[in-house]
Amino acid sequence: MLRWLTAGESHGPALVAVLEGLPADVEVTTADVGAALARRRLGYGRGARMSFEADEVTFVGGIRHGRSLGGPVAVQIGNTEWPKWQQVMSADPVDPAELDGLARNAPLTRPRPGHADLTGMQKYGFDEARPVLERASARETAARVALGAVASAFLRQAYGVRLVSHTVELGSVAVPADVPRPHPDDVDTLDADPLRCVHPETSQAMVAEVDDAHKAGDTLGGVVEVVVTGLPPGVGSYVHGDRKLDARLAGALMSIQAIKGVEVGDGFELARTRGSAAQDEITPADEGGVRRTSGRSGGIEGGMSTGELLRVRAAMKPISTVPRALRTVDTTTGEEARAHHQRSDVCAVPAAGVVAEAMVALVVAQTALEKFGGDSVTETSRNMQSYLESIPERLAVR
Ligand SMILES: Cc1cc2nc3c(=O)[nH]c(=O)nc-3n(C[C@H](O)[C@H](O)[C@H](O)COP(=O)(O)O)c2cc1C
Ligand SMILES: C=C(O[C@@H]1CC(C(=O)O)=C[C@@H](OP(=O)(O)O)[C@H]1O)C(=O)O
Repeated sequence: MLRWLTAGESHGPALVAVLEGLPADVEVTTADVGAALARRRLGYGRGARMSFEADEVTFVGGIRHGRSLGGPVAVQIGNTEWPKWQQVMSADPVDPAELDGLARNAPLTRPRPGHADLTGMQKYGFDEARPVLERASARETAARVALGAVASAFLRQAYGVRLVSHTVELGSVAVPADVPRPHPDDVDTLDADPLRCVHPETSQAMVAEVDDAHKAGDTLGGVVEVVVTGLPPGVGSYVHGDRKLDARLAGALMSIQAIKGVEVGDGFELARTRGSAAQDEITPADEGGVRRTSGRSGGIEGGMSTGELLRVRAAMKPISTVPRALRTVDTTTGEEARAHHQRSDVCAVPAAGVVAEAMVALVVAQTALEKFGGDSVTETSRNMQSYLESIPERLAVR
């Protein structure tokens, strides 16, 4: 089973991530992971930290000469800000004299609404929010993206499966429904757009929306979509909830910081549609086999991939740390106060798209490996081919 885990704090020395269960012979390099991490830093509206911090990638296990070995893949992403935080975030006890008067070490006793701060303090028994926010921070998504890059390389090489994400809504601005969605081949064009939006006119309106929110001392959320091509039918299962591909995708997307809603295919819109217009009818394909007449289901029926384009969306709430600071309570006095604010992104929706793409890659790789098995890229690829060949010609998806 493909499993993953991350560790590390936002201002600690490094993040680490482990991917266990990856077959051997996946071609992947430090540069591939670095490129994925660079994509996560993109996007109009991100805060200052994106410009002064770099992601330093090192594989510390599981890869040799650019190929996976079959053992756990471990990757480390150094925080270049670490020298400034060495005392405050030291793993070993620090002489109190070294911390004395350090502004960075001032107790955070004005918990920020919309963050884990207050409930984290209650739950873990902390008297300030630093120990909470260090782990709750979306800095952790760098570790997910690193593993997602490995999972994407595996999916492409083993099964010919490819992914791309894009921004479909930002604040009140949305890509019109009739604009064709991007293909994974379009990734460079998308990444070059300030909002990772497929439609230049909409992108311009999104830039204006970010500028507007920035001027008003406010923040924005939005909606991202992940598109997956080439996934064969039958990945996932209808037999039990925890084997359903859509359930796994929803859980993985919802686990991203600030994601508040997930849609598969036309999602919530389907609930407003009559049944006769909400399904994807099945017709014989001219070249033999079958075809669906539309893609409303997002390529998943009964918890399984249908072999059509897979499509999921995730809604991100506006950035919680609002520059025009929100009301809170000072936890030392119980008195009304304004929430702690150092700096923040106006909007991180384009970055959230890259994180969503990584989570979808991990879940699809995990679920596909359950179906096809195998300890090497060649073996799992052969297993998939043999399964596809076993599907009768008249039932093959065209
Ligand atoms: C890529 C990304 C960047 C983020 N950047 C910030 C930020 O700069 N400031 C902030 O307050 N929240 C930021 N967030 C959101 C917080 O991490 C999130 O709102 C917080 O963890 C609470 O969300 P939750 O209730 O969904 O867990 C970011 C989220 C993502 C996915
Ligand atoms: C560091 C990253 O994002 C951070 C996510 C984040 C949050 O609260 O989630 C808050 C900000 O960090 P800080 O509080 O140090 O300014 C972002 O910069 C990153 O994405 O690499």
